[in-house]
Amino acid sequence: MENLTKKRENYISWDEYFMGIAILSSKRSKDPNTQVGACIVKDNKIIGMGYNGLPRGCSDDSFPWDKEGDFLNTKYPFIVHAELNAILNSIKSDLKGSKIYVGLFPCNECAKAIIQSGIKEIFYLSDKYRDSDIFKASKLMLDNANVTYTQLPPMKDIVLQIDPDYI
Ligand SMILES: O=c1[nH]c(=O)n([C@H]2C[C@H](O)[C@@H](COP(=O)(O)O)O2)cc1CO
Ligand SMILES: [Zn+2]
Repeated sequence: MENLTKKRENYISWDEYFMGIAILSSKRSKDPNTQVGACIVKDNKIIGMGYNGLPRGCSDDSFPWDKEGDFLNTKYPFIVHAELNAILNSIKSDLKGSKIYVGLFPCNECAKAIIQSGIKEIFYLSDKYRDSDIFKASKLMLDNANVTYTQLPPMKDIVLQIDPDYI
């Protein structure tokens, strides 16, 4: 029988909590190939969230989602990356000393925005584009600017499922 007199022990860690929220945010993304979410945290409080998508007011149905073809016929010139959205949407203007949780290692443009906004720690899950020069440039800048980056384990057992008894 369940012991209701003692503290629960199988609660999720802060890292799992914030990364879980980043991944939940990524579920809003319309990108058919890669969905990225980001969550900015200061003093264990969430101060910004974002996912990869078109700029506000640009219709998800009017722009291309293709990966290949003429540049203007692909998604790449149009998408705002999750990290930049989280920075731009943050509720505090001062992000100095904060952390960012993000599903995918930040690209060079996001690394610039992270550094300039004062974020000091990055936690990420996937580094699937590590061999590309964009990510090598990103790491060069982050290392120089003393922004740390740490890969978190995949958190395979966290499933969002609402127990029918809960309602
Ligand atoms: O740092 C990032 N943050 C971010 O939100 N993205 C987004 C842009 C695209 O919508 C998608 C990458 O698409 P793809 O893997 O098909 O190239 O992820 C991509 C990166 C890394 O390039
Ligand atoms: Zn980026």
